[in-house]
Amino acid sequence: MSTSSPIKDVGTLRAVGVQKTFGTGSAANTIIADLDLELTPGDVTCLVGPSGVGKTTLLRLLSGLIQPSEGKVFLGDRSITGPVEDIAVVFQDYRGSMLPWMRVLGNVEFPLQARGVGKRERFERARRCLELVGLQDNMDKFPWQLSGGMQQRVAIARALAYDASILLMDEPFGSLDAQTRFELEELTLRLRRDLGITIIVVTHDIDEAVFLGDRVVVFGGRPSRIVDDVAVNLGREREQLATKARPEFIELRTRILSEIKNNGIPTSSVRLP
Ligand SMILES: Nc1ncnc2c1ncn2[C@@H]1O[C@H](COP(=O)(O)OP(=O)(O)OP(=O)(O)O)[C@@H](O)[C@H]1O
Repeated sequence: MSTSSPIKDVGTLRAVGVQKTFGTGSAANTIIADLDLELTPGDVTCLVGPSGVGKTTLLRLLSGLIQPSEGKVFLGDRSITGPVEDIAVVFQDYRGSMLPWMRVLGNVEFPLQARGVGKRERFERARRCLELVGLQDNMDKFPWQLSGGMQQRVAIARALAYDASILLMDEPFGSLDAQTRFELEELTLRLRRDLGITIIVVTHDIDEAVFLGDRVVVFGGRPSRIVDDVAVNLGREREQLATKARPEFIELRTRILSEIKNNGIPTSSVRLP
């Protein structure tokens, strides 16, 4: 049996009474209201809900990229008022996040350089992170020489190079084919196990949410609220075919789908597997 790393706990990431309104006056649009959410360190938490419900907005709030209109986001006792080193973000659009004129190694090193990390440490950290995502033999390639899945691995390596304790992923595998998505889902679980990091994944795909999550939080409505909060008791070691064939997996998947239906969210706007 494989052993897990100790959890890298820098405090619990929490949204407390969070509201987010875009625009002002008659153009004001409240996307999220009165949101309380606590993310257990070391867990993978998946956020699901229909398109436009505010999942990306919530992820940006949790990462400090944008600020709540009301309420606060905390990491432990610290109030998050901007991006922090403990939190890294991976987006769906890996192509847009690569610097095409830089090799893979340079792409992973770049943010470290911007932070003033010395040359030798930069190289060591980037190499280690590329190894973690299985790209140690592709360091000298340019991003455009890699497949979509490999480019997303580079994006994950770059996020890991920050040595963050919390990884926020926004639809990270949404534009990849099924086989590559499965591989990267398994990689995500391995990273959690080997690094002890906390992972939050926004996804449309309910199978992906149940496969990855220790917990699945379902959002719905406008302004959005939590319509269900599901503990996924499938153990930590998961395997695509065997785990998805388990009766507990199928029960959870059905529960989440029916919660979405019961709360008046059109399932047509949720991408089904
Ligand atoms: N900067 C912004 N200014 C104005 N409105 C915004 C802004 N960012 C997001 N919105 C609006 O907030 C709502 C929620 O968007 P968001 O992208 O968070 O939803 P989502 O659940 O992630 O959707 P999807 O699943 O399609 O990615 C949308 O109506 C969007 O137009």
